[in-house]
Amino acid sequence: MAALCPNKKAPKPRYAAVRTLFLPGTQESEILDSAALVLFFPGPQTVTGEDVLELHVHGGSATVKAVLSALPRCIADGHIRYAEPGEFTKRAFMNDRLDLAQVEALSETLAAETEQQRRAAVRGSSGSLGRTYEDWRRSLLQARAEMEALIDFQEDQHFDESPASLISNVSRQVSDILRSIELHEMAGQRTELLRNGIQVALLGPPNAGKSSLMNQVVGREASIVSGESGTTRDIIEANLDIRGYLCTFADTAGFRTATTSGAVDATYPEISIGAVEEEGIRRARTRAAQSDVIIALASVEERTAGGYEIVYDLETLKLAAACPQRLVLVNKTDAIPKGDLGPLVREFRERVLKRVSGLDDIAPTLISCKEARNQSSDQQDPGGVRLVADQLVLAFQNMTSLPTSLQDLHGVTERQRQLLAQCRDSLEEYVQVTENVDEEDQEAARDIDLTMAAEHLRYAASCLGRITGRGEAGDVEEILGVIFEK
Ligand SMILES: Nc1nc2c(ncn2[C@@H]2O[C@H](COP(=O)(O)OP(=O)(O)OP(=O)(O)O)[C@@H](O)[C@H]2O)c(=O)[nH]1
Repeated sequence: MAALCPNKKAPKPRYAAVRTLFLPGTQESEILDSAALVLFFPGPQTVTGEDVLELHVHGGSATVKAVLSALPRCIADGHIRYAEPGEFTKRAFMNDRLDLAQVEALSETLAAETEQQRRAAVRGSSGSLGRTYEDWRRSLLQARAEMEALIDFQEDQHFDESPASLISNVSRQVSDILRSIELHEMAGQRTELLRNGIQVALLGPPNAGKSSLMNQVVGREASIVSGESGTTRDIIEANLDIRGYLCTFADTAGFRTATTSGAVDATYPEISIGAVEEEGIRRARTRAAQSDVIIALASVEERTAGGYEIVYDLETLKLAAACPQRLVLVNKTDAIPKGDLGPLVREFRERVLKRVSGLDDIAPTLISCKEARNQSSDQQDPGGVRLVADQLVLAFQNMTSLPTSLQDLHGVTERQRQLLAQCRDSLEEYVQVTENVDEEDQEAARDIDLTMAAEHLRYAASCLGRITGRGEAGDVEEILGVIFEK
């Protein structure tokens, strides 16, 4: 600082001061910026734990470049360099200002594309997850140390805790941690849906209006987050942001087992389909099986012989029934006189939906992609597309929400979840080794393989250490590589 503004006193820590910056070594003859704002933050109470000097200079790139190139002249050996990507965060971690769970939360915050992803990421930044894992780790290490002491001094008369009581105390702690880990893993799975996107499959017979619905949802209720990608000729995917939820919408090939509401018991006509179409349907089935939400679409069609029918596909309805979150929609409600729609939909419920186990009490949502397309956007809910979005958001909330008391668990990342699973495995093995011991049962306690039990505790603690980065030295280097390379 003294080199840049030689005849001025250093700014008061944490206060902004206006200073003229000079090119060092020019006896104040060459001005770099005539009114820069300078702020000095002395360590260790800074973001990195080290001293930080902030220079706020005027915004032209020439000024910025001049100041940056003047910096090497400020120190004797002239050695100065730009920070590596993520280096400030890494230093914050090294200086104990952040734990690894917070570092990961920061990386999730930077990567967040939707509101729900941002909220989940912010939850992880409080440091409470890291503190919880560190508490668990310490108590497991303590338990392990006591167990090892027991191995070494078991024969010592002065050892004041009996093996049975030590083992049952530790087992109680282990059961508490196991119960909490289950909650954390569940929360991690839910948060993964927010991060990676909820998979939504649109299924139905050909021509039901699947592509039209997808276009309407994108046009009215969602924005495309990243470009549409055709994964195959038959499944078109788009990553959508629907009210803050990232979801991947998959428009699939139409299933050819279409029938009508009047013919639920009919055997399907043998339809010859080409190999490409067959492959499309096979992929649509696979996609349905992997989806978190299924939308089964049917449509109102005019009969050639006169009158109207609802064309649906039984297989897609059954696939929807098997999925915990599903919507059944009837499209093209504009195609039928208003008075005829009610009876037709009632017949569809009675003769079709009530016979598909899982859909028996479902009322289909009536939509018209045509009305949604044609009507002006100031109408309340043209064609019912907003209602579909409402129902989807409700399904998304069901799949991802956590009770208020567990909100911080939204910060559990996939890496942490995997380590928690490993920790759980070890603790379960500990439980197996020690399961027959209760406080009074000295006999059973003597038969326990204490070395094995202690080893399971050590491994469980090391998994937790890998989460916070406070584990064994070799581990930490490896973890830092994984996290900071992002
Ligand atoms: N009257 C009416 N026609 C519609 C509606 N929605 C879609 N259509 C028409 O139905 C036809 C099929 O629509 P698509 O959206 O291509 O149907 P799809 O289910 O994607 O068809 P496939 O890709 O063959 O499986 C098109 O001619 C649409 O214009 C609607 O709400 N009302």
